[in-house]
Amino acid sequence: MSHYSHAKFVLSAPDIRHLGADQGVEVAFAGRSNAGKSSALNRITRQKGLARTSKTPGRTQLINVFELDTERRLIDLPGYGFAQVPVEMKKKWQRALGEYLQQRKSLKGLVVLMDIRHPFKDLDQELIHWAVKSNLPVLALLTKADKLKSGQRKAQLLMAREASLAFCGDVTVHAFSSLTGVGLESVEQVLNQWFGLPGKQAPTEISPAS
Ligand SMILES: Nc1nc2c(ncn2[C@@H]2O[C@H](COP(=O)(O)OP(=O)(O)OP(=O)(O)O)[C@@H](O)[C@H]2O)c(=O)[nH]1
Ligand SMILES: [Mg+2]
Repeated sequence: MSHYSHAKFVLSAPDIRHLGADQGVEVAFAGRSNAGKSSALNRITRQKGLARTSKTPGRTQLINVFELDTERRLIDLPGYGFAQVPVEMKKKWQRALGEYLQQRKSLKGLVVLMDIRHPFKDLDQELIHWAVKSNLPVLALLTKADKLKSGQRKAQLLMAREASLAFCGDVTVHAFSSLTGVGLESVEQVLNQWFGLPGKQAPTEISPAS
């Protein structure tokens, strides 16, 4: 049974002043527009319509809060780096995003989602550098892994893991597909650790007879 399948939508906030109390543990999903943040949340929670997804970049314009229980929340953040959005709107989102990331005390882990075909773009790197500086663990999730053949996927993953060393921080890299579920178990293991939830039970060892 997954810890995440009971997630419930709580609220959408234009900025941190409209979020609930800053207590418990939050894990936020960040990344460029269209990287697959909302799709990943839906896959992890096994709820197809929980977070709204779209072919049009810039779908998620608010901070969306999903609750696992009273002490644990998943956060779907607005995407960054979408050129076609009017400047004023872009500024508003970036401000909301920056404030959330810098001021939210309950934020205990950051999932940075990047298309596996072009990971670690400038804004992704900036975000990860900032997280490392703030001692926030990062899960770099290479999304849409189903778009690559197995060989290419492994090569991209290796390349990204190598690149992640440059951040000199707690940065874990996994490949993921919302479509096929590739990487889901690895993501859950990281989330369980951040949320302080029990992981998969290790098989019971039978002690040798003495
Ligand atoms: N093939 C494939 N397509 C995906 C995957 N994940 C997301 N997509 C598609 O990518 C597009 C964007 O997905 P979203 O989940 O809405 O992306 P987002 O990062 O939440 O985007 P914003 O809210 O605009 O920031 C949609 O058309 C999804 O169907 C995946 O794992 N595989
Ligand atoms: Mg979204």
